[in-house]
Amino acid sequence: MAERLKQFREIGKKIVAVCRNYKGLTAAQGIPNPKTPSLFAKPTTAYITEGQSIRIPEGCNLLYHEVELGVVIKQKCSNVAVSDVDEYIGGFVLALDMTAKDFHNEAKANSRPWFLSKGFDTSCPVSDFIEKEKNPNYRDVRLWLKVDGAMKQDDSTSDMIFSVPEVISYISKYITLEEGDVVLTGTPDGQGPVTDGQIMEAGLADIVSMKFSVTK
Ligand SMILES: CC(=O)CC(=O)C(=O)O
Ligand SMILES: [Mg+2]
Repeated sequence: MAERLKQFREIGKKIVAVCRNYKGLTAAQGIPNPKTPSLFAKPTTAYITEGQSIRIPEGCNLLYHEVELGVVIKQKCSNVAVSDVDEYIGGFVLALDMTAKDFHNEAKANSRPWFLSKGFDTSCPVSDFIEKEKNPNYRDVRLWLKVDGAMKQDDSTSDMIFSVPEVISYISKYITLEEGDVVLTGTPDGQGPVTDGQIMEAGLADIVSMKFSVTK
């Protein structure tokens, strides 16, 4: 099973993402915590892996980094109870939810969908598949991201508003999750800009780290 899930980028059909899921982030932004998880999707064509670069999309002048814990779904499921979610977690990835923030701001200001701002090619850099057993404390694991060596995001998944099981249970009430799908669980406070030529390094405790460069 884990062998097949290592191919999550090929076998998974979708990336479902949660936004504003960290207490530190909502506090910093001065907004109330959401009552239910806020969801959006990214296409799987957004995936890249180490060795490939994040390309700033044409017309974007404000690209933001967001480091996130991704959960790889083990098997098809819907209407999963919070207490049963563990059975459907196949493993994890460390991910960046790259965001064309100016596209995003403009779409929001005009009440238009913001798919492009989150879904452009290269907007989802990911680590290799992380075996479930290698991340047993996923409810309280450190996530960090540096830009050109300076720490920008550094928090624990324990700061999530909705825990991983709560997020997956909620999504599965409305959207069938399938083998290899990835759930991005939101970014901690500290998201911010990156520009052409900068290098980001991100890590999940001492489990995995990865580096990505940004290019025009
Ligand atoms: C709208 C956002 O960029 C928020 C987001 O994706 C998050 O992780 O929070
Ligand atoms: Mg995000």
